[in-house]
Amino acid sequence: MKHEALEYLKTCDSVIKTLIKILITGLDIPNLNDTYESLFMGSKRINLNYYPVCPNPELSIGAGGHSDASTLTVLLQDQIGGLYVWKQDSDCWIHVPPVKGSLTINIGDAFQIMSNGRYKSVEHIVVANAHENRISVPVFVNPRPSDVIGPLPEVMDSGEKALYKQVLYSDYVKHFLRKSTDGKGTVDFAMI
Ligand SMILES: O=C(O)CCC(=O)C(=O)O
Ligand SMILES: [Fe+2]
Repeated sequence: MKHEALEYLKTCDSVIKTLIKILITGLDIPNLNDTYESLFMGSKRINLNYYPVCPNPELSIGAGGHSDASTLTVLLQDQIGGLYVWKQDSDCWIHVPPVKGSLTINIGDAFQIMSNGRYKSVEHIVVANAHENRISVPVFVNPRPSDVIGPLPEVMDSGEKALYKQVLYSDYVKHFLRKSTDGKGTVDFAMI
């Protein structure tokens, strides 16, 4: 299993790099140099989530409302479904239907902070299923624990006001793990 997980992580790398390259062009960063490659994707974690069948899903939560602490999350889900994302402008949860052969990409808190809020991490929940077990495999793409993250200089060049301060990523994660089912409140930790 360890071998498969590591192989999968390796396979994800080119997808992750392509996504980050595209996303940073929206931040006026023309290319992904080594420093930024390390900052955006210097560490990765793979989780194997198992949600057992639950006879009364309305009485339980698969995963409480949260955003991810990552820059990006690359999520592989099976065919069961149950992941919902919060759509801010219409104030409702939207189901992310499993599509065979596809990956779901979530923006995480670190990207929100580094982009000074231009990209927003997405709040999501997982609802248990009454009939079937569910499996999902997220890959969390993160800065390194020793990285200091904050709004990037290229973003601030436009003269906008910094919404977030510089924080040590490991401090952010520590705070995040203490409060991670608190909806999207975790990102406030880095707010000015
Ligand atoms: O199981 C899912 O679809 C999402 C899992 C998740 O949000 C997480 O592990 O952070
Ligand atoms: Fe998540």
